[in-house]
Amino acid sequence: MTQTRMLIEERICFFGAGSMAEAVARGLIARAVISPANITFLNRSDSDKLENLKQRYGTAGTNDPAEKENVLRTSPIVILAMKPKDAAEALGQLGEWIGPRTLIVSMIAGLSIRTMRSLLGRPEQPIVRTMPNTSSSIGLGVTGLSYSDGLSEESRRTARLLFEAVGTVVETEEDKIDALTGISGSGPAYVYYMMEALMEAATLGGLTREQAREMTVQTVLGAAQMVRQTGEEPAELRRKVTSPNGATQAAIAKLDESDFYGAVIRAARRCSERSAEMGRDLEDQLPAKDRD
Ligand SMILES: NC(=O)C1=CN([C@@H]2O[C@H](COP(=O)(O)OP(=O)(O)OC[C@H]3O[C@@H](n4cnc5c(N)ncnc54)[C@H](OP(=O)(O)O)[C@@H]3O)[C@@H](O)[C@H]2O)C=CC1
Ligand SMILES: O=C(O)[C@@H]1CCC=N1
Repeated sequence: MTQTRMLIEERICFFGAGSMAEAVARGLIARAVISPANITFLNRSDSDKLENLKQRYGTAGTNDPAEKENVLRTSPIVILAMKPKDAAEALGQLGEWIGPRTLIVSMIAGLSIRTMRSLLGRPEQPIVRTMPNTSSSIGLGVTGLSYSDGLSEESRRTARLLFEAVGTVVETEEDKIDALTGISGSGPAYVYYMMEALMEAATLGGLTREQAREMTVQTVLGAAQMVRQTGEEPAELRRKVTSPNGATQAAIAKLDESDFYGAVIRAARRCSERSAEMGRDLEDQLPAKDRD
């Protein structure tokens, strides 16, 4: 039997096996970027989750400390996918096991490349800092990528392949990643919040839950596609919905009473700040000499 050649032939491991790790792995497998046999999930204790991933995707997984160490020592690519609060301890251990050429790809909000290198105790480690979002699980994610100094073109290509498999990619300087987190990293949650409110309004207006859901989904989908396909600005498309002195204008006036526009901007900004705060909390765990 001939083997299909994959875009990435190296083994990768997800250090953390939660929702973001699964979202990205699912996309990689669906797009045949990497064989499931080359993917290993590592977590702390949730054996059921590892078994579930194995059943659904055919991936390997372990939470046994000795096996985890072995996987981390031998994986050329390690994707960090634990929560920020768990990162300091995990990176401290990881630094003892990886080699100088192991490519570290972090999905951890707030954690800077500089802090990662210090936590690893490896000031030259090749690192890609990313900020994906959960829509990656259906191939419609958007991921911000920034690279450690001097990262090879081969490693950059690997990072692009990993995340282009699950959506679009935005390469940017590291100092923009917190801002990007406030837009695309957390953005799906703001859209879902708006959808929750629209669905509630629909049921209050007498529509069934099913009708409310379908109308809301199709409205959001249609509006996003209109922006993409027409190339028109959202403000111009909004103007076309808004008849003078009509119903939409009355609705927008209500949103303006609550400063909806300003609230969204403040929310995105606060998200970025919180991301940076989480990064500083991690930096504070470093010895004083390694802090900024
Ligand atoms: N959710 C989102 O929308 C996004 C999340 N992110 C980032 O992705 C990261 C993961 O988030 P998410 O997937 O939601 O988190 P989850 O809580 O779903 O998953 C975290 C995983 O990390 C594992 N873990 C924690 N500590 C260790 C350790 N020492 N060794 C091995 N595994 C460990 C947990 O294992 P166990 O269950 O066994 O304890 C669990 O599998 C975060 O840093 C977040 O900032 C980035 C973009 C978007
Ligand atoms: O809420 C969080 O911290 C992460 C970062 C982006 C989305 N979820």
